[in-house]
Amino acid sequence: TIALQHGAHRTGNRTDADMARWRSLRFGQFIHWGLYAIPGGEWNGKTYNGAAEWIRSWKEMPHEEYDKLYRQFNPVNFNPQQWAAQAKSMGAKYMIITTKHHDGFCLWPSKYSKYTIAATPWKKDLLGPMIDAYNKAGIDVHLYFSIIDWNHPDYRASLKNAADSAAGKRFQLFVKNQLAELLQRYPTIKGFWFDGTWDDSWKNDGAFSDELEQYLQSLHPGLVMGSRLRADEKGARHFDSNGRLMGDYEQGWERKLPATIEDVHGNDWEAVMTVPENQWGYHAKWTGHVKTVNEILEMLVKSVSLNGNFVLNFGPKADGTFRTEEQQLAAGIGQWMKVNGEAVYNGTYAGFEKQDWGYYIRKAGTDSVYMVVFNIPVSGSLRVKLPARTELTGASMLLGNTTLTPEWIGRNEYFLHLPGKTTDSPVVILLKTVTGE
Ligand SMILES: C#C[C@@H]1N[C@@H](C)[C@@H](O)[C@H]1O
Repeated sequence: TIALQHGAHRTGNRTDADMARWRSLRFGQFIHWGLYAIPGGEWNGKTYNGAAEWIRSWKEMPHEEYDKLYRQFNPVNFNPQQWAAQAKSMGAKYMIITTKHHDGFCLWPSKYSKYTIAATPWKKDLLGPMIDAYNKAGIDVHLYFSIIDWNHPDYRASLKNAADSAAGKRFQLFVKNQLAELLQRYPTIKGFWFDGTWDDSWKNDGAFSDELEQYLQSLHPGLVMGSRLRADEKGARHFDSNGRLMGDYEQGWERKLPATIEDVHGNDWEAVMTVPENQWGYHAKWTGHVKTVNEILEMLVKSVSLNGNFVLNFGPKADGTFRTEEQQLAAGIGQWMKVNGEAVYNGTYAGFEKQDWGYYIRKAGTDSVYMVVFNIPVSGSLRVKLPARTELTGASMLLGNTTLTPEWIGRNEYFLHLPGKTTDSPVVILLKTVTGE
């Protein structure tokens, strides 16, 4: 192995209570909200086909025009209690809010920047009321923070000369101050979700990102921070130059999921997912495929079955309301979670051989294993193959608490016969197993 000062400082997952809590929650809500919701992917009658929150980088959008948008940001319909109630009914147990995206606009009245909510017609802090409302609804809050800051005069993508290096140092202090300010203002938050750490200026200063992570942990012990913050001293990101994960969980699963348990290498991990193919901030015209409730449920269940968390993104409008599609998704997901959420919360990899009909999930630390069925075979018979010395002693569908009588096939294999061969929602079956000595 390579001797590293600023690589991973831990092998294996964190075992403390704060990380166990994060792991148990399994289902989160991402919220991308900021000035980009005002144009909503459109400008001067033209449609920006990129991600709406990147519209400032579009050649048709003059930077000075974008940078004036704050003068009209006035979310008069913002109702954090409604936001939290929607998330609660959807079954989300944590929420990640963009405090500042790449454009540098701060949703809180930071004393280190003029480019904040304080300069808008709204004037008031948006983060505090949001965090309070979500916490009151029993939902943890994590803060998204972009290191890239297109608005800050000292931000440099790369450091080419002494002037750049001096600016870079000032910018690093600015980042450190803003993060300490967020922890001081919002002491109940549980973690940071860093983004925008791919530029050379950040990648080439692994020491700073390492020291920053330790500084934040010293201010707020137990903080959960993913692998995207860090670089090691050789510029390796997420995994250090010895292939060891930095940070508390693998944070690279953006709009994609691991295929098998081998893909996650035993690490904690989290996937973040958009509803359209690639829109995080509000875009007036969603084009292409928009994911359905059942597609999202399968991503959530697959993530949990592979020991990961799943976070679904919402992009509120500039006025503070959610678009109809997102409201309908939240309601549909919530309807299923109300009956079947016990298979998701505290869910872990069951250690059973994957079957075509769907996914196994083991409730952490118990013998309870759930089958979440997405593909009912034509035969209607679900094959359940158990590990050696494990016996199936019972099974019941959560919906209606219907008992299923396992048909023993031989060795550790059984069939479970579903009463019907069609359903428009995933079917969850709780297995009772006993593992012999
Ligand atoms: C690229 C990129 C960013 N990372 C996602 C989480 C969104 O914030 C997107 O703008």
